[in-house]
Amino acid sequence: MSESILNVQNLSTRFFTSEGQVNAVSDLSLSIEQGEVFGIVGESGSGKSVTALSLMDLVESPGQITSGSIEYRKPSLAEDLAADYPDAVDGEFVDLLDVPESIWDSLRGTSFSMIFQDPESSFNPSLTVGEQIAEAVEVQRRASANPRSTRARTGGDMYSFSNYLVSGVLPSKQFVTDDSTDRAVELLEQVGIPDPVERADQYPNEFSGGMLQRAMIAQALAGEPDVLIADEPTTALDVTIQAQILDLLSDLQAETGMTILLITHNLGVIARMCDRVGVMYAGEIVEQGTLEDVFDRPVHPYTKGLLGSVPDLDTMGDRLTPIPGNVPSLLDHEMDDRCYFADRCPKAMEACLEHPSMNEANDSPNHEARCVLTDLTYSEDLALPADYFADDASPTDVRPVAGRDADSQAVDTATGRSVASDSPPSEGANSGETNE
Ligand SMILES: Nc1ncnc2c1ncn2[C@@H]1O[C@H](COP(=O)(O)OP(=O)(O)OP(=O)(O)O)[C@@H](O)[C@H]1O
Ligand code: NI
Repeated sequence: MSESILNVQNLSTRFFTSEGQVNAVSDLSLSIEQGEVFGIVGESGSGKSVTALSLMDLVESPGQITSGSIEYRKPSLAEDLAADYPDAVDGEFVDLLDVPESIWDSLRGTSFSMIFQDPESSFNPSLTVGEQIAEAVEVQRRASANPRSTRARTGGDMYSFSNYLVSGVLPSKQFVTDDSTDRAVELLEQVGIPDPVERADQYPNEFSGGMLQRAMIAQALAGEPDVLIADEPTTALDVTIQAQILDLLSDLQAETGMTILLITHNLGVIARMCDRVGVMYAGEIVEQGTLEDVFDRPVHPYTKGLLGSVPDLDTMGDRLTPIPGNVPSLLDHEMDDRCYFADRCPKAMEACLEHPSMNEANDSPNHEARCVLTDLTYSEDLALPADYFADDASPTDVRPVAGRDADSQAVDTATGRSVASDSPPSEGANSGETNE
């Protein structure tokens, strides 16, 4: 088993809205191994994107990471920061929540990159695609050419304060050189764009959706990131193009050895791409393990529900099976301190009225579920009465929280169908998703 590159512990991200505190991500722990594809799956509004944005330090006001640690393994970074930030460094790991934000932000693009469902948001319409990729290349080059003292000798690190300044403040275009333009063309070629020289001179609106998606991937690769976070990277594309983009990601991973965190609604995408998977519900990971652990031997009734009645990797459809009931409100004052899934769970028992911890599942060391069924066998005697939750704010009362109208469309309150389609849920409220 290889080493982990990212250890997230007890991460919580909240939005402080006029309607109250939204617990978008709660007590989330996961560990991603170097070179693997880790998938996150879950219904709309379960906190997948906010998790991704949290890892990139892209959560915007009124959102805030309120607790936890994000430990990133980068020996040279750890060595360089050990003297100034001893509390943040643990061996080869650096807790990104324990170093100045400027340092964390300088890792964006170089250590961590992100691609989105909607490539338009990553490109400025008034600059050519080539210029924008060249700019990303240049930002990375300048950063690595201005390392902090000790880095000059060991070379190759790009997290200096100057990088922060370059990426945050300086206008585009100014830094594009012949070299970086050549590299941009190489990157376009690497992501399978035909006629890359001509394409580099075109504007984003001259690209098809699939081609722009490739260009966004090229842009994300410009800084040679260790970790690529892909949030629904193929959801907006038609099936053939989806498959091509997934193949591209696999090929690039094989070439570069990068680690991928892949967020998707699509179970087929998870099954095809991921080594391990985490299932999110109501801001928490409720089950995680290897693909086989989670898909072939699920323990949490939510996971089973999503997979449908035939949890079989080979015959499974691409879509999440709709589960009766609605995703819960994540407003703190509307959340009871119980299992958040209990009101929709076919196996809800009295024990579920207490919030479950994450427990080992199936005696398999890396398979965990946040469910009493890890230790308890379901029995009718222990079951909650069928109408137990009937008096709660009925599911149809669940309103989307501020700024997320998309979620109201994502759940059909009349049928209680949760989002299972490939219709792109708009991420407009997360304006942090636009790259600078
Ligand atoms: N800017 C914001 N202000 C307030 N609440 C927000 C904001 N952004 C996200 N949220 C809330 O955080 C929760 C998690 O949202 P998130 O976008 O992470 O869900 P998701 O799992 O990515 O869903 P989808 O599959 O629809 O993309 C939701 O309840 C959402 O309403
Ligand atoms: Ni999302």
